[in-house]
Amino acid sequence: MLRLTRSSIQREQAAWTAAGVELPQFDYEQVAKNTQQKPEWIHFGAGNIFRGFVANAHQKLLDSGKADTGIIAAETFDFEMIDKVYKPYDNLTLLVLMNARGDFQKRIVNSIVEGITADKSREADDRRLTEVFENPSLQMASFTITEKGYSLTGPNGKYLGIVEKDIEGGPEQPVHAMSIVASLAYKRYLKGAFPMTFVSMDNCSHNGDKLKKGVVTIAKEWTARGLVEEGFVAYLENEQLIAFPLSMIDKITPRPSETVQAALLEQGIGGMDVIITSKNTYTAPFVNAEISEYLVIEDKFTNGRPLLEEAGIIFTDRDTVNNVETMKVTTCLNPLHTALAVSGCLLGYTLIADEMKDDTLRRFVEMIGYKEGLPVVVDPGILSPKQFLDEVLTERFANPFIPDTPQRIATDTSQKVGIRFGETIKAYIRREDLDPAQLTAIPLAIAVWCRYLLGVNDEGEAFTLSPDPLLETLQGHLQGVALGGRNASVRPILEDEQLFGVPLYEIGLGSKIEGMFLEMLAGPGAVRRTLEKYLK
Ligand SMILES: NC(=O)c1ccc[n+]([C@@H]2O[C@H](COP(=O)([O-])OP(=O)(O)OC[C@H]3O[C@@H](n4cnc5c(N)ncnc54)[C@H](O)[C@@H]3O)[C@@H](O)[C@H]2O)c1
Ligand SMILES: O=P(O)(O)OC[C@@H](O)[C@@H](O)[C@H](O)[C@H](O)CO
Repeated sequence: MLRLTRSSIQREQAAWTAAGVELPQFDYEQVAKNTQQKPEWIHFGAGNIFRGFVANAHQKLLDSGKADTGIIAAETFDFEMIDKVYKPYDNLTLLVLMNARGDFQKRIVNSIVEGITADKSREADDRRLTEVFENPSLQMASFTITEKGYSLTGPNGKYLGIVEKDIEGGPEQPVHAMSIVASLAYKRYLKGAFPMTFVSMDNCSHNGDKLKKGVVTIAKEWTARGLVEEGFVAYLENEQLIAFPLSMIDKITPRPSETVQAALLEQGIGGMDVIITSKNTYTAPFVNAEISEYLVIEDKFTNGRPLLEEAGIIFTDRDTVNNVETMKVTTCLNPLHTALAVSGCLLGYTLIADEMKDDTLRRFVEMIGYKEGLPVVVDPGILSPKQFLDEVLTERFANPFIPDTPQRIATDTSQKVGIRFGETIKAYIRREDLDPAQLTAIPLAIAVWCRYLLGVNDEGEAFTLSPDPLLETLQGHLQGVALGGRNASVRPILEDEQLFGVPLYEIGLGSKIEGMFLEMLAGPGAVRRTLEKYLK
């Protein structure tokens, strides 16, 4: 039985190849040594999309001799990932890509040469992080830390408790991702104010701006308390030195699936256990993903960058990235995903591809995409929105071999509704020829999310909601609301402009959503009936 370790891929090359696994082609020892001496790329958020897409792209450069240093993966949040899926497997990942015929393309990704935590109690890790940021060679820090990783404030608009502590404590003992990054940037500033670029690759609208705001806010609070030198904020805001480009990343990378693990075992590859960490990260030595992938990055790097265009990544101007990201995150992919996620959880689905076989749900996402989204989308020029949407609906979501679940996508929905639905609603408000009150499928998706928050499925049975940082607050608003109830109001949720980014009641959507929500509350089967009614 093959086991994923560096010594195995060196000693048992023939067996790995016979098992259909493509092996790395570069001189690992040399690359690791180069990275130790002149680190160029650190990535925060050592999760599945990073390993399955970003690290694989970099491996293509290493394999073809177009890069000579690897990536350093860093965790600010879930240290167990480093301990359980990085260290024991020598930072290797078995990437499993699946096409619509169910064939596996298997590849070992070896471009991550270090896995470290930002845990202050681990001295070696702490020293290494400092050393990396103090080195002029560092070109970029990239991020896939989820949308909530950037938030400094809670639902009341005030700083989160850990952020308050970080602000008072200064750059020495930071805990929140934004404070950790600010503290490392401060070390770089003190060492010589060297240039570098911070690239967010999360699904947030204007992700680079969000990252910049998070880091600069912390820096300003420290400055106000005299905890850092005056010049630090100016350093972060000097665009010749520090850049925060926008990006759009796209590759459906589900949680590792036990079906894939079992298939690997049949192919002679063992030790592939799926791990759920105590922070609820789903991880494994392997990553399963679809083949399609798009990464578009604003070409604004102040200290050089890897030649990732040679690995299919598109570098372009800010407006184009903005348009392509708006197209994907707010219109042609992620809103459809969220609608399928919350309705799938209510209707008992555990696979996105199965939902696409459900006529009502398929109509639901077609209506959000083609009828309500496409009219306001700006064509980014490098990808056709209509073609992109066609591919999403007919090929990508429908691929039965992609083990993607509504439960994964429903995670953190409170952090995403404003971007995934609010942006399109804003476009309807801006356009004189359109009226947001005429929308149907988008308000219906919001109503379904509110109904989802009750934690009772369409058969009337309790189910476990996916994690969400605002779950307690949101469910608090729904206390006393039950299936069969008549006067239940979701108003406190719908009028929270922080959530949706738009005043739903003022634009004629609040009451409409309340009505849909009430219809779905009528009793068992009411969710499906309501969906069918509005999606005829
Ligand atoms: N999986 C996909 O299909 C996909 C596709 C495109 C973009 N993305 C973006 O990447 C993000 C991560 O996806 P993934 O599949 O790697 O998920 P994952 O669960 O495998 O990894 C999540 C990563 O984020 C870190 N994290 C979670 N909460 C954090 C917090 N509060 N502060 C700092 N770090 C935190 C975790 O420790 C982990 O490293 C998504 O939220 C999305 O923005 C994902
Ligand atoms: O990763 P999130 O939480 O922003 O959203 C869940 C999915 O919609 C998302 O991961 C998609 O699979 C991805 O955006 C496809 O590129």
